[in-house]
Amino acid sequence: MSAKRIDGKAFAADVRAQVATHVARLKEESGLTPGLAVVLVGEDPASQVYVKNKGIQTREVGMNSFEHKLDAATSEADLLALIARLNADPTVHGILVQLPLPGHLDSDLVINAIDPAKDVDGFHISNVGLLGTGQKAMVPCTPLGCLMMLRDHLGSLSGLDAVVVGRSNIVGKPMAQLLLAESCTVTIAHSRTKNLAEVCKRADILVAAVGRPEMIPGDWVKPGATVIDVGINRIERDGKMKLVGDVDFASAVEVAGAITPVPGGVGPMTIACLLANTLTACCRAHGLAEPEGLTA
Ligand SMILES: Nc1nc2c(c(=O)[nH]1)N[C@@H](CN(C=O)c1ccc(C(=O)N[C@@H](CCC(=O)O)C(=O)O)cc1)CN2
Repeated sequence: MSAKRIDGKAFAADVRAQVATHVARLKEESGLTPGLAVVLVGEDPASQVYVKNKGIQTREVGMNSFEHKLDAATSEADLLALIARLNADPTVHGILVQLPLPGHLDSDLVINAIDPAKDVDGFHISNVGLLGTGQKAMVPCTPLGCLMMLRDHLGSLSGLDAVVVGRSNIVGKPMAQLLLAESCTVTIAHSRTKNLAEVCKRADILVAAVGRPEMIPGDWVKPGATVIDVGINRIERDGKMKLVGDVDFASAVEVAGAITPVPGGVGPMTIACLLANTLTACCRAHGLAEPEGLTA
């Protein structure tokens, strides 16, 4: 039987609607408007689209959007000076530096210059440590979106076998931490894992975040498993550009119990969770109760 498609577009719209409701209440009850600053360095076409969409969606939920578009040749000192200004600005509750940065800039240095309380990407080393030790952290947006979809589909994740294919700091590692915190038995696999097919096949939850187009075929999927495909790969097929995931959807959909498509699965949740994190950061900054259901 064909798997249930987990509709990330609809799920993300619901998360944004919840955020908008909380923002309206914050304004009315506390006179506060959450503010998100997004910094883009250079002209990477995909990043330009993501940043534009972040601005649009931020305004749509009633938050303030501050966009900083810097020349590709911007020096590290100038970028760090901008981050210092945003850190000190009380109207800015969330700061995000769009990745990837141009090669002359040290991403780790730049990210670690952001005030951890405003690090709505959850990439700052303090947030990484807090998440890893089970403390209150800002959680990276894409893994948070995956977790929300998994909880919605499965209810409790406790005791399930989860395999995360991919070990990036942005998705693979934080995803594994979140699944561990849900009491899953977690394996982090990657392109060099021996017997990768066998490892994947024992997963009740299979998260693919390896960045290789359609690398995981249906016969690596356990029947009935929940498959979360984080891959966003542009490939040429039949003379046309096409977006595909890390999972071969056509074969996996026949085996899995539920699966996220690409596009329209995990991707839209990334920006929705960014808005949720900005709201959370604003509430924390003002000692207010955090929005329920929008955090890890
Ligand atoms: N500072 C950050 N940089 C980057 C992040 C991030 O979380 N923080 N993630 C990605 C890019 N990204 C957001 O920034 C992002 C990627 C994909 C989508 C999305 O909605 N994808 C759609 C397809 C869109 C398309 O056609 O290209 C989908 O999967 O359905 C949103 C945001 C790297 N950089």
